[in-house]
Amino acid sequence: MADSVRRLLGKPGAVDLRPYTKLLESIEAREPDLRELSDAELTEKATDLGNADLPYDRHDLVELCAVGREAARRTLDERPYDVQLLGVMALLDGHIAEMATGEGKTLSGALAAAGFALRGQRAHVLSVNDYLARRDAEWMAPLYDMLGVAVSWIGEESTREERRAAYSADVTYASVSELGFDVLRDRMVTDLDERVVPAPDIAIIDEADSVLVDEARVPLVLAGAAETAGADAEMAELVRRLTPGVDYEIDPEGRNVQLTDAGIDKCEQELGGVDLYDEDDTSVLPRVNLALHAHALLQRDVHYVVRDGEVRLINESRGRIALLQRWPDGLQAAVEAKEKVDVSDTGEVLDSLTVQSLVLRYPTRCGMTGTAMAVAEQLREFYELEVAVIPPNKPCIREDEGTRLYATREEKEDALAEEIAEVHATGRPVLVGTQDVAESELLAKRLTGDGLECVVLNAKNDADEAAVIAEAGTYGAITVSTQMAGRGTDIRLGGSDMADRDRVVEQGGLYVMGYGRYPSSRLDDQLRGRAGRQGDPGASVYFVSVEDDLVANNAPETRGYEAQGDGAITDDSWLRMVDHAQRVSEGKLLEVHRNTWRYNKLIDVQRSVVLEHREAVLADDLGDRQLRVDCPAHHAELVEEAGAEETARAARLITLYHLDRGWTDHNAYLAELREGIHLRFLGRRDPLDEFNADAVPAFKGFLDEARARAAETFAETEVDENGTIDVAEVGVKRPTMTWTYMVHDHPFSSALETVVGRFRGKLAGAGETA
Ligand SMILES: Nc1ncnc2c1ncn2[C@@H]1O[C@H](COP(=O)(O)OP(=O)(O)OP(=O)(O)O)[C@@H](O)[C@H]1O
Repeated sequence: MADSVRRLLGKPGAVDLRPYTKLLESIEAREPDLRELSDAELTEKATDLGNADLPYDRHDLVELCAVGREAARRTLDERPYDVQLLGVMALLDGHIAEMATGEGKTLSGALAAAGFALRGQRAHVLSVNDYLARRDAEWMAPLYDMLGVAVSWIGEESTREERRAAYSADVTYASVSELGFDVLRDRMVTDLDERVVPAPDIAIIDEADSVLVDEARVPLVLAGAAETAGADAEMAELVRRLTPGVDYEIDPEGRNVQLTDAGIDKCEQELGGVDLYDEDDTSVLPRVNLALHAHALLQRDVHYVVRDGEVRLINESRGRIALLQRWPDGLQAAVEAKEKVDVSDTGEVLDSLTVQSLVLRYPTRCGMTGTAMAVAEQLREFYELEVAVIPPNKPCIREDEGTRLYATREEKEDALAEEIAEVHATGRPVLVGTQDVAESELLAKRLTGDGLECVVLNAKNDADEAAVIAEAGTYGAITVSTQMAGRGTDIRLGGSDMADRDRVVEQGGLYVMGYGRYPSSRLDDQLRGRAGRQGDPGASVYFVSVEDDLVANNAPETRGYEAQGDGAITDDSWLRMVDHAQRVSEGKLLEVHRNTWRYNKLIDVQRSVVLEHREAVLADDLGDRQLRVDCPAHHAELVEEAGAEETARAARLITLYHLDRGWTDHNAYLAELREGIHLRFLGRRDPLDEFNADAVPAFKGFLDEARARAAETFAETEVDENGTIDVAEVGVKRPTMTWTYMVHDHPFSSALETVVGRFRGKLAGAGETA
């Protein structure tokens, strides 16, 4: 057994790898025999493994890994390392395999997917973007082919037909969002044959922590016919004239903004003497608040960029443009008004699905990532997943230096720029990770000003991004990138062709510098992990200042340090404070996740009631049977005139229409309820209890109501001269499923909390005068 395997067997809290490591010798022992086989014989060996059900017993697991290894060697010219096979076995057992950057997760994932597929389970490999889905499917295709497993992929451009074909393969690669949108569209079909996504079996999630934790809260939305909400230019102008600190105050975390009394007076005056808190006209205050949020809390080039006349959001966890995302409701339009760009179309939300619910549909889920242990608790709590820590193939020799702390941002930047210049002078490649796009642009400008040429990575498309990041290990390269840009791409020392590898190795390999620590240690580790792949030399260091948001917002104390002449703070207790601040920030993120989860849980329960009913209408003619009971005479008449089949078709369409219509309306109600629920803080009641207290009765009778409406509509139907029943005549028009987008996580606790603060003030005032 390799030393590296022995080293990490007993990581506390992680899956015990011993049952897997015990098999490694047997797997290796199969190799000489398998090498003798022809390609066709090897395929046959793989196919033979399909003669039993999951899970694999020890004998078959050995065979699968041995055959998979030999097939990978022949087709990809890569013989899977022992540790990669440990990853395969962990995945087959439904775990998250933690494997460091560059350890070859793609291959482990593919062998596991093939293992599931050979046993008749359809595997969906979920990537973070379309580019990776296609790249990985095409890259692994020869391997799948030799194992007798059909593989396919889906991208944004794929047509419905292509999607259906792709999903019918044994293994399908897709981005989380494309899969989610397909599931949403499938929920609206009126005929079983229109569906594209088969029943879920296995989800293998790449970059699992990013998808399951960072993106879990993001709802994917399917919206109908477009309607344009007007731009609120008036309010955008109004808030532009307000003075921060005088007319409004921002809370220390930058998540909330509140008008002061002076601000209220100013707004009321400028709006021609309105009363913002007029109980008879509550329409103005939310408009002011939305505009104020957009103005004061959302910063251009930090939260969004303006490109080609459009506001494009920046995905915080990936630090790149999130093409498909938008803010909830009016906030998007408010930012567009602020930036004076055209207000984009929105549409009626037909249904939505969080990434978390999407993944939980799969009876078996597993995945791989470089950083899972730090969120092991969340993976267990939300997904019932355990983490298997797979040791690296070659020990990691990257040198991770301690954090360098400075008093001010300026001093931090000076120190970083100086370090970059010094390191660059030796030819050693440098990769700098920034917190946001604005930071990376500012830093790049500064470096260029200092005569240092650098490549800035942000806002490009995934493929370009991958190509650029692949060169970050080139001799003399300086690459400035936001956190996740180019994730999933290998950084080889000496450039993608490794031409200059020796020279770069001599200088110590890739040097990763963080321009500030991230809101979670996991994100720090991801950036560090870009250096030191497969036993390469490398180093990492983080530059932090007391003024950084992470420290300023989360540290208990930010004064009283002793700084040296260049602003450096070397006192240990201050350095520990940075770790502390990061832990506080992690705790807050977890709380947000938990909260969203609780809200969504109830919505999911209600949704599943509707979906189950819908299924019975689609597959089992439930609508027809109900309408036969509810409108017996009319039903009989229609059968007489148009035939039973046509009547059943009309009954199905009408029933589905009212179910879907009802769900869309209920969804809108829940969204509104959830926003408004924060007002209940007034009564110091738990908002979640309040939400449930309203949402549960609101759903009561949902199915009966839909059924009653269907009966009303059905009663009006007529048979036309062609002998068909035109349901459009009675108002049954399917919404166009025009829009798909992801709602960006609400950047603030609630837009309405601002209102709450004000109401509280008013009530207190009222109490005093009473
Ligand atoms: N067994 C192997 N033998 C030789 N090369 C391998 C082997 N497995 C993987 N590789 C190579 O290692 C590189 C990294 O593989 P891969 O991109 O799958 O890593 P990863 O773990 O997904 O990294 P990242 O975290 O950056 O996504 C690729 O160039 C791949 O071809």
